[in-house]
Amino acid sequence: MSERERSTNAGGAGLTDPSFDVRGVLRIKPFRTLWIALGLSSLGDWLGLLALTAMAGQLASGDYRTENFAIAGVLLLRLLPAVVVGPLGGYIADRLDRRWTLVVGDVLRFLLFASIPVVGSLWWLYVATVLIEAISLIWLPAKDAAVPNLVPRDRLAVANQVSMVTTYGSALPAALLFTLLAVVNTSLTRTLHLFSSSVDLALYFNAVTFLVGAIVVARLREVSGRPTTDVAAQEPNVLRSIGEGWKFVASNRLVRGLVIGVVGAFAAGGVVIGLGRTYVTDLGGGAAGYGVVFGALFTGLALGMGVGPRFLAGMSRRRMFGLTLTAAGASLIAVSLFQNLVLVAFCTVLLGAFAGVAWITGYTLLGLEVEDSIRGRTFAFVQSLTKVALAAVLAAAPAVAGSIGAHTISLPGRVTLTYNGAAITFLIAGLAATIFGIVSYRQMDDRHGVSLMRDVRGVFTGHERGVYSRTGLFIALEGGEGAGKSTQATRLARWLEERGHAVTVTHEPGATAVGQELRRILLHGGDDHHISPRTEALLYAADKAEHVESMIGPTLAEGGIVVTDRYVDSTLAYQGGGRDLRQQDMVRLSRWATGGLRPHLTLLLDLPPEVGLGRVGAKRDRLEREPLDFHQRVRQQFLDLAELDPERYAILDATQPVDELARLIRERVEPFLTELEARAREAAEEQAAEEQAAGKKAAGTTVSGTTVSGKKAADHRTPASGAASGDPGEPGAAAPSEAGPEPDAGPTTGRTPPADAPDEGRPGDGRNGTDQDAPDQDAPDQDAPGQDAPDQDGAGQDALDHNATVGGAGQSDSTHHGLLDHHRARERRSSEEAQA
Ligand SMILES: Nc1ncnc2c1ncn2[C@@H]1O[C@H](COP(=O)(O)OP(=O)(O)OP(=O)(O)O)[C@@H](O)[C@H]1O
Ligand SMILES: Cc1cn([C@H]2C[C@H](O)[C@@H](COP(=O)(O)O)O2)c(=O)[nH]c1=O
Repeated sequence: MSERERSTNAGGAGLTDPSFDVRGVLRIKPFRTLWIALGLSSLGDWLGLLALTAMAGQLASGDYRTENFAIAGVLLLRLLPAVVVGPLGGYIADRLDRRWTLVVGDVLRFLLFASIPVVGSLWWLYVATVLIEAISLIWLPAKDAAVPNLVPRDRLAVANQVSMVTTYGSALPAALLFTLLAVVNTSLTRTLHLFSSSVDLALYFNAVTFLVGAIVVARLREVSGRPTTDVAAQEPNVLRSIGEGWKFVASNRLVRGLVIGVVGAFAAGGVVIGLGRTYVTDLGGGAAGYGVVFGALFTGLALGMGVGPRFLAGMSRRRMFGLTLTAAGASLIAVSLFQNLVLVAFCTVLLGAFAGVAWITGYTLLGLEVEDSIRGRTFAFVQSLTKVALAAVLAAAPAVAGSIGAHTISLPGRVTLTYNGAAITFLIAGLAATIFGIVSYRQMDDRHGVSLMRDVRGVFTGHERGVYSRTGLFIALEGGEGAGKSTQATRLARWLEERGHAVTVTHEPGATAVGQELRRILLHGGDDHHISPRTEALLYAADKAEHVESMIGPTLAEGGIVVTDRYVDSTLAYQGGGRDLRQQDMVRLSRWATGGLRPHLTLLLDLPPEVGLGRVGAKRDRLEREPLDFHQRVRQQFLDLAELDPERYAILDATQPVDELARLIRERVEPFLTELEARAREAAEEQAAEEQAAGKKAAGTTVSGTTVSGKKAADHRTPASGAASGDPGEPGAAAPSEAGPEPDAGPTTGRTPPADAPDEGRPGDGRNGTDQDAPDQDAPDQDAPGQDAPDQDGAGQDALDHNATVGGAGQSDSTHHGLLDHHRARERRSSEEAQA
């Protein structure tokens, strides 16, 4: 990929950061479907609120006071079930099939809404309101808990943003729709005498939105199934299960911090809603002033939810939550102190923005860090607690403000300050939210010893946001010496190939011809061969530039998967951390060299350097010969990078056995494949539809078999043959048969390496008993006995040669470097190392 292409892509459609890619997340079909259902349900909720309050007023049809009580009754009854059904809702959501929970929930809400105008009495309206709310309390946690299973981790934040914007953003269309339906309702009543109340039509329409939602979700097979761990089986009764959920919240520092924070934020928000009108009136603002402050709050919320996480990217999510919450509290204090409407409006925007970021961040953290089996309960717990907090504050705030009354304080110099109850209540709420924020921050901080100022400075001085390929999948393995990167790269690639994906396994430095020269200079120049730290950094950068330009970029552009053993983070850790060159310079240098291209997922194999160096053995290259504290700094730097960005990193304990590590890696990669395969499937479907429309026979469109024609794969950037088969989960959907017969190849694909063999990493280095002349003979792994499968392919070098000619189904030889090249590059690199 040329520099020009890359920059075009970065600014256009080619490269993007998945964390902020709204279109990208909506391209994930299951999420899109769930999002449509959520949109319908949210629209219905707002419309229902407007219609039910209006209808309650009409049905009460007494004096002004009775009507107001009837309306207040609806609002109260909407909050009430949260107290009782909230925890139960989570329990149910965690035990039942999520798809059917959502479908049945929507159908019941359809029936209940439709029944309200039919029955036409206030008591039934109340009963139905409670039932509808109770169902929503099961529906919402089931939906929230399903989302993390539908999108990869790095897209969860943006998925939550989209969901939140839809939930709250549907209020305006609902209000407009309500007005429109009321007008139509009136005219139909006049002409056809169809309805008995002016909101009947709105209620029927609302009912239909739920029915349509049910139909949409019914087709969503991907949310089917219960949570992954069968905790339910071990929980004999409801109360115990709810207790377990609460115990989890209480015992887990992160969730405890989150719950404290979210409840604090809602309580503070409740004060603003409950007393906003009084406060603005006290400032002489009147209705228009109230409108401005109300608008300011929602503008801030939208800004915070929309652009906040992007602006603060690069900061630890856990820190971000506590920090923004504290800032929201401080903004509320400012609102209470500035007795000026313009300043109040400005601080309210800030308040909304910080609260918006905190809300999105908290939700994303819950999705990322709470185990699937109790996620529903945790969401339900948080949701009901926030509702209870909101209800309590809405009820208490006016009473507190009223009991405080107005106060005038005389200050020296004949200055007097007049404070009324609303302002003082705001001040108390602001202080409480600030304290909640600080407590949350302390509970959740995951970067002990790293100053907060350093992180905040990083936000303003520009951190590496990076660009991400929209096609293909880019995975990097990082870690210190001997962590097992080569071993796991090979393992991972074999598994990916078995799933029918075209995989390029590569490494840094030395994957290209130029890179090999650089590798020799960098690592095998001899002891008298001094290289200054800056020169070293530049040489590694040159290797990266060549690697991205000639190998990684083109492979991703073709929709392939790249697995690299080391990438930019190695520069940040070795040259930035180990050599102590300025980290920012290393970031800039690497960004320049790679055009900012970042891996979708980085797997950090973490282990104490002494263990890793022990694995490497006595024959060490120039960097391996560095003292232990150098390697310790490298390790710390890797960990710092990973902790800053938990969605895009997996930190894995590399002291675990090879098999276990490989399993954990597969687990982390799996969601990315789901997305990749869904994209491939859509492309294949589109292609098939186009061909059908053109009246052609779908030649080469294999939908039942294993291939997508090369052209198709290139046109649509479909990564894999098997992926196009319509069944992404089908193991080994690719190619063995397409690739031709495979003598002795065993059950896996033609490109499967002879064995995953950790020693493949350094054939010829003389390490681990590996012989340069016999790269495929797997010496048993001394460090991890029994972990290396014997050469199942049984073909040794033959198998490699065979692989070379087989190629992959649906892949072009020119772009598929594959495991073979990885082996060969390793061999070349080792023989050069041996010569050096
Ligand atoms: N999980 C493991 N447990 C024990 N030994 C392992 C494990 N993984 C790999 N090894 C062994 O450690 C040595 C180094 O493995 P490998 O080459 O995969 O690491 P690496 O991270 O690529 O190393 P380097 O950074 O030096 O390139 C090999 O001898 C391999 O057999
Ligand atoms: C990419 C990259 C690598 N290094 C260092 C890290 C290792 O010591 C060697 C590579 O050796 P390996 O056996 O292939 O792992 O190079 C670095 O310092 N900076 C980098 O950017």
